[in-house]
Parts: sequence; C-alpha cells; structure tokens
Amino acid sequence: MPPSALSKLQSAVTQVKQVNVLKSTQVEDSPAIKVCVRVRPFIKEEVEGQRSGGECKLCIDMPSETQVRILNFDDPDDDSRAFEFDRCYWSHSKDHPFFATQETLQTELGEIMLEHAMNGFNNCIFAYGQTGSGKSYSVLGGKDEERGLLPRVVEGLFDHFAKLPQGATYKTLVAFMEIYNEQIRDLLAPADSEIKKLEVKQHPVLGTIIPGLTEAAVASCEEVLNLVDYGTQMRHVSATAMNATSSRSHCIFTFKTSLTEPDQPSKVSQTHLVDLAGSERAGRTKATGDRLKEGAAINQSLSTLARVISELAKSAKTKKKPNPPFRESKLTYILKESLCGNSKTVMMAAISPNFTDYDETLSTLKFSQSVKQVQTKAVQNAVNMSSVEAQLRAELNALKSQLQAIQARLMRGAPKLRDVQWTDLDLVRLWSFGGESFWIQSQRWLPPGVQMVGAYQRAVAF
Ligand SMILES: Nc1ncnc2c1ncn2[C@@H]1O[C@H](COP(=O)(O)OP(=O)(O)OP(=O)(O)O)[C@@H](O)[C@H]1O
Repeated sequence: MPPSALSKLQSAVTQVKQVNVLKSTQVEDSPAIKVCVRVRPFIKEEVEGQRSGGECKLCIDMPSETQVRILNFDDPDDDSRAFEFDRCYWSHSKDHPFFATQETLQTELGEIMLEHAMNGFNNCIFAYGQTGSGKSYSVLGGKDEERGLLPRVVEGLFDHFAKLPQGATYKTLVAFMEIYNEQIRDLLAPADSEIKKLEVKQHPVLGTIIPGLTEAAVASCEEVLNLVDYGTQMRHVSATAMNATSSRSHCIFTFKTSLTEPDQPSKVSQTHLVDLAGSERAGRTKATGDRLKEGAAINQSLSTLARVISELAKSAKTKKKPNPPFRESKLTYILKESLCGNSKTVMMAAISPNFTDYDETLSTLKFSQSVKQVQTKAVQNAVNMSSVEAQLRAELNALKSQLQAIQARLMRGAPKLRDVQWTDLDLVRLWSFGGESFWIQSQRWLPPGVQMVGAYQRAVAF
C-alpha cells in the first residue's frame, strides 16, 4: 500500500481510539509540590552499635511544625542549617510536642489525598531519603497501629465508597510495580509467569502508560491489601550494613478510581504512592557484587531525579521553558506527570536523627528545598457522560467520512497499484486498516494470485 495512504489510515484509526479517552476539565492554579519531613526514632541497630559505627547522638531539632534544624555541635547557635517546609513530623520521641504517629500522617496527608481522588484530582506522594531513614515505614509500615499510609489510604477509599449516596457507582483498578536495576517489574504478575519486559510510553492523550502492566479491578479493601502483601513479597529487599531490610528498588503503587454520582459529572483520578530506594554511598552500605550493582542503578536514577527537579525549579524562577531529562531514567519517566503535570504531589523526606548521618541528612534537606519550588498543573478530571457520548458520536461520524474519502481515493488510484510489489505484511495491514468490505473491493485491482489467507499465515509465522 502506498505509504501516504497507509499513514492516513493509521492516523484515522489512532484518532478513533483517542476520542474514547475522557478529557480533563477545570484547571487549578499551579500548586507547588508540598514537602514534608519526618525524623524517625533511633533504631535497635543504632542503639546496639551495628549501624553507623556504634555512635548514637541526636542531631535534629524541630522548633516548630514547619521548621527543622540539623545541629552543629561545634557551634550550637549556628542557624545556617535551618530549613522551612510545609510540615515537619517528629517521630523520634513520644515526649515531643510535635510527635507524629502513622495515624497523624493519615489524618493530614492520606485523608487529603483521598479527598482529591474523590474529586477527580490525580495525586502522588513519594518518600525520599537515605537508606534506613524510614521511607518504607511511612509508606507501607508494619502491622496494626504501625500500618503506613498505603494501607490506611486504601481503607479510607473503601470507607468513602461505602458512604456514597444511593445510585452512585465506582470502579477501582490497582497496579504495583518496582524499578529494579532500571527494569520495570510487575509485582502483581503471577509468580510462575514469564517475566515481561515492560516499557514506559507516552500516549498523546493518556499521558504516561506502561503497556502490559497488570491493572487489577478490585472491589474491596481486603482484596487490595492481599495484592499489596503479594507484591511486597515479590519486591527486591536485602540486608545491608545500613538497614536489615533495605528496599533495593523503587516501588510504585497506583490506584485509579472512577466515581459517578447521580446527575453529576463522573470523576476519574489516579493516585501514586511511591517508596523510593534509599540514596546511599557504597562505602557505608559495604556493598559488593549484586548489592553494588543495585546501588549504582539506584544512585543513577536518583541523580536523574535530582537533575529533573533542579531543571524544573530553575524554570519556575526564570519562567523559561524547562527541558528536564525525564527519559534518562525509568523512575523520572514514570513520574513525569507527578513532577510537573496533572497531579497534586507531596514529597515525604525521611531523615535519620543520628549525627553520624549528618551529611546524608543535609543533602536530603537541601534536595527537599529545591523540590518545594517545583509546580505542577493539577486539573480536575470531571466528565459529563452524556455530552461526552454526543461528542464521541460526532467525532466518530467525522472519522468515518474521512475513512470513506481515503478509501475512495485509493480505489481511484487502484490500476496503478497493480505494479506494486505487495509483501505479506502490506496485505495484512491492508486487511486490518481497510476492513473487510474494502478488502473485497480491492481484490479487483490486486495482482492476480495474491491470497490474503496465505499472506496472513506467512506474516504471522514470520
Ligand atoms: N517513625 C518510625 N517509628 C518507628 N520505627 C521507625 C520509624 N521510621 C523508621 N523506623 C524503623 O527504622 C528502620 C528503617 O526504616 P525503613 O526500612 O522504613 O527505611 P527505608 O528508608 O525504607 O530504608 P531503605 O531505603 O534501605 O529501604 C526500620 O526498622 C523501621 O521499622
């Protein structure tokens, strides 16, 4: 088939697919990414001296709920290490006036994310910090009262659904993946299934997509939590000198909701909860072999994240169009929308309380400062189904006429096509793009002896 005709047909088919996508409405003012900091307690390994060379001394101070300082022991009045954030959580000791539990995080962050999701806004929360600083604890947590944001948000989601008025309908899809050594792994794939090579793609309308990633339709909190347990067991975790159960991958849990209440536009949203792998220095983790290779991949993607943030922060100041290197790592490519697009995003910076981690804490807090300057463009994804249906019908009719016009033009040029050398693949394309009636008509001008069925079999076998 002549390439120009083929590309027109392809673009017509693509357009038909695209009109099925629901467009966003109502743009919000560009909100900055919200940045929170959380300081964890001393852990057993620190107290017992197995981590950080056996020294244990508190070097963090939280003068208010929005300020954090790293103490300079040589000069207690030095204020140059003081930082201001949207919220600071003290989880180091219970006797502190700003002591924050897992429940506090749910009330202040989780509930707001749920409210956004119910109102059709995309959300993202990502936990950042050095290895062993408390990222997984904040996102996934432990049992009962130690449950982290993820299980609490999922519980809250189904609580919201249970309170919906009569006649309201909802759908939820969940996905769970990790990025390990720069490869995306589907954490919900059956354990014995063939490992699929997953790639991130940019769709002109859908934005970031990962074809082939499992998206499980779920109907209850219990179902989701079972999937999370399953996925967590599939994740790469190892012991390092800095953390007995160190996550060796970035892990992204996503839920998509679609909510329709009677006589109201439908609201669709996507929420990411991200537990990043720890930023680390090979020397301190005493990594060798596979651990060292993992560490290099983690550092490479985190340094790309830092460059993306620095570029976005710079452009927020200069108002120049940014050119961040999103494609240089899977992590930044997947989180592109959350970092500068349609999303309300929160960063949770996890820090260690110990003075032996001073350098890493300082670098986490400096990085967090730059994230604070980055703005996203959150948009309410509210859709009026009846007007969308009318719009889809009109667009479909327009595309049908375009297709007929292309077919007619091709028919007029048919005699010339007798001289074309048809490959099996051309014939299969002709079949799939032109449709059956077009194929039957085109038999008249194809060279004698061309057999569609044979061509199809050969192309597939090939
Ligand atoms: N707020 C907290 N309260 C009690 N324990 C905590 C808290 N935060 C972290 N911990 C404990 O500190 C240890 C390290 O935390 P965690 O595994 O969450 O670190 P991480 O930053 O995810 O590390 P990595 O990057 O290596 O995976 C764990 O034993 C965890 O239970």
